Amino acid sequence: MTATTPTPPGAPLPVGALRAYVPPADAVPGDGVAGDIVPGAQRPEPPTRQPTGDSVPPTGQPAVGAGTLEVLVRRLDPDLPLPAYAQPSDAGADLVTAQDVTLAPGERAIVGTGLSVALPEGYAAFVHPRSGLAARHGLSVVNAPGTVDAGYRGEVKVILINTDRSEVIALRRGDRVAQLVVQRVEHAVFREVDLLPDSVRGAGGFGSTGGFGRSSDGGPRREGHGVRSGS
Ligand SMILES: O=c1ccn([C@H]2C[C@H](O)[C@@H](COP(=O)(O)OP(=O)(O)OP(=O)(O)O)O2)c(=O)[nH]1
Repeated sequence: MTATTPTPPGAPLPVGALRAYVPPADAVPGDGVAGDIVPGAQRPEPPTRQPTGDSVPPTGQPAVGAGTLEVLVRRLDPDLPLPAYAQPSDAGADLVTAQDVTLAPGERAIVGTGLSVALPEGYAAFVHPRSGLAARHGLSVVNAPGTVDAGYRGEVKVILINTDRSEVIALRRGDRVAQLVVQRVEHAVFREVDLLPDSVRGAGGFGSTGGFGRSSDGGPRREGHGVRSGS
């Protein structure tokens, strides 16, 4: 499925093969792609806020010398960009909303991205929130991360939510609203057994190693053996 031998740029490559990326000599970082939220662009009157501050436009280029994975993409909307990496070593490629959407506090909406993809078998793509929009505006992804299966051929969609308690978020078609992380995934074969092997953690979880803050002796504050479940 994967090739480790570098393939020259432009040469045919089987789906799923890895290729070392070599940028063109005249590549200019930040050459501008639709979907940037332009600082200083006209904003709606408060309390409606339009996300701003995305000063680095995506270059769409992977890291120099890193192995890259070819993923087939169809643009369902020719005016919207392909997923693009804002920085060469980013894990997530930005996705834009295909439509204007206004989210009241607490409201959610499914937006299209104008893209469908064919991931190689053995891979999945995960729709993650963008931290800047989350921190500044409370914009998140309800099912973060959303899972795009290798066999899915429909439009990649993002289930957005405005977690802010008072501000409306107004997004415009082409705004970068989420990021897509493509990862190799294992397909498990679930084998039933009567006993599982021992481990240090055992059944401890849900806070068993402590919560936030420090105890009076400077160590992690312990809050008992995890969160109560059920009765
Ligand atoms: O954020 C997301 C999550 C999912 N999908 C698409 C791709 C994925 O392959 C398909 C199904 O997603 P999932 O398996 O999470 O949905 P489900 O609720 O389990 O539905 P299904 O019964 O169709 O599997 O929907 C997206 O476009 N964006």
